[in-house]
Amino acid sequence: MDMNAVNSLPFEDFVRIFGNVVEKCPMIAAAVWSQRPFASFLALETAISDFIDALPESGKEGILRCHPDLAGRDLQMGTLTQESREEQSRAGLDALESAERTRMAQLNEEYKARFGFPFVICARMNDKANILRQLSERCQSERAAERARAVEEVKKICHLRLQGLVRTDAPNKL
Ligand SMILES: NC(=O)N[C@H]1NC(=O)NC1=O
Repeated sequence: MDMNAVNSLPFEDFVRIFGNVVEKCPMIAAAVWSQRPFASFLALETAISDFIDALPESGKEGILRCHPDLAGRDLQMGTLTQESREEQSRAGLDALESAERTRMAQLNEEYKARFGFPFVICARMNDKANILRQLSERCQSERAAERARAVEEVKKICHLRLQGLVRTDAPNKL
């Protein structure tokens, strides 16, 4: 769909289509809908990004907590969102060796115990070795810096999900 089509979407359709560009946070799509018409793909992405940035730290942590663990229970149980399933499998997280799975689970728990929110990284921009390395490194971060880092990863995930939904090449009639 191009930006003209995006800008013509009624509220319900907009939230249905864009409700998971930030994992399990349809309220963000609901909030930015009123800012239509968006002049460009970038304007839509910026509206979402600005909304996230304006949240109090507790709201940002809430967004992080909506993310499933990487290679975690939801992947094993088949209860991931479609977007997350595709991202995790593209990074090879659905085909971990048993030792890798154990290590990932241990580090995910260590990270959550330290920060109180799950480790978030844009899986499509990383492979499993890179993800494990960064998970291990980021377990040592300081809390505020880590929260900011994780929110940047949410925005990368959002960017790629938006690109999957909206054509970025077509001019728009605004
Ligand atoms: N925990 C976490 O990073 N989850 C996510 N990352 C990603 O690329 N898709 C997700 O669901």
